[in-house]
Amino acid sequence: MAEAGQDGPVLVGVIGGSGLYNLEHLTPIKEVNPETPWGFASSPITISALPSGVRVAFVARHGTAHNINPSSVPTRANIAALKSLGVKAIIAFSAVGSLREEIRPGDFVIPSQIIDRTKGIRPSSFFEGTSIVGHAMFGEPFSGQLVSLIEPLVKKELETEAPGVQLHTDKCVVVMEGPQFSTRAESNMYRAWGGDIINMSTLPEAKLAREAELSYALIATATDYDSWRVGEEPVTVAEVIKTLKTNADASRKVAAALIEDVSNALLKGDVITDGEGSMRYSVITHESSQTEEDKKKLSYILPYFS
Ligand SMILES: CSC[C@H]1O[C@H](OP(=O)(O)O)[C@H](O)[C@@H]1O
Ligand SMILES: Nc1ncnc2[nH]cnc12
Repeated sequence: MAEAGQDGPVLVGVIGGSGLYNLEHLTPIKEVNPETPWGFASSPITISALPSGVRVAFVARHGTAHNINPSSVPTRANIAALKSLGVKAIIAFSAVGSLREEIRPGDFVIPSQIIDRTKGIRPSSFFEGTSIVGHAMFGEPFSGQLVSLIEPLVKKELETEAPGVQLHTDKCVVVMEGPQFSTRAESNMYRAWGGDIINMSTLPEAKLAREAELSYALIATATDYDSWRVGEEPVTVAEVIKTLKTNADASRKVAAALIEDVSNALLKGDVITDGEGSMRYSVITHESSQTEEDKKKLSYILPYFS
């Protein structure tokens, strides 16, 4: 069995969101920037090592200078590039607005459901623009096995490193089109729909991770109360930035605490398997209608087209 050491595989990918532009406390080994059939990732990917030697791939979703707006993130390239490095599980971080009183700025949230308010605007499928039609299962948008593994680890790390910060689980994230924040009416509507937190970036990321058969979990950090609170000012970037640095510091600690266990679980091969194989029977297009060019493109992320 392979060792997750200096020369071992890089099984875990971390996507950093607003405020989390690097994993600077880990030892950088190299930077890579593969060109995928969907272009280049948001930023070169940094491969870093934990003290044990376990390695992790990191990409800054909005670029390291935060110069890519949420609607223009090259998500297909980010996911494809991570997959090309051998990554099997992605832990994504995101700064979110809270739609619930009990989810306070500074708190961590691991959601289990998504409401899509980005539909039709962002490229959201690897099959888009090809001769091949595929339908991924998305009823459970996050990897249940990965979520079950990380929840107790995140809780423990927060208890020791960030006392007072609460972890909320089994919540619903609303993913909206940006870059403007929501109106008060929209914010209240999302609450009525059952949304607990809101951001601009978990889609199409989670959909594309599923299509690429990668296990995907989101660790969200609340920065504000969005726009629904009566008598309070609606959210602004200044408000978000207030908690961003504290959240990013806590996120780095949490990431470091997870990577080793997730890597080892993936190495064992029987702990996180819900990503793999899920797309095997998802293609409905008759093989004779699939062009060689499109099959080659899709073989970058899925073995069934090789
Ligand atoms: C800077 S506030 C809005 C911005 O922050 C979140 O980014 P990310 O999910 O990458 O942490 C949100 O989704 C918006 O893109
Ligand atoms: N209120 C909010 N709406 C959308 N994305 C966010 N990211 C952080 N706060 C947010």
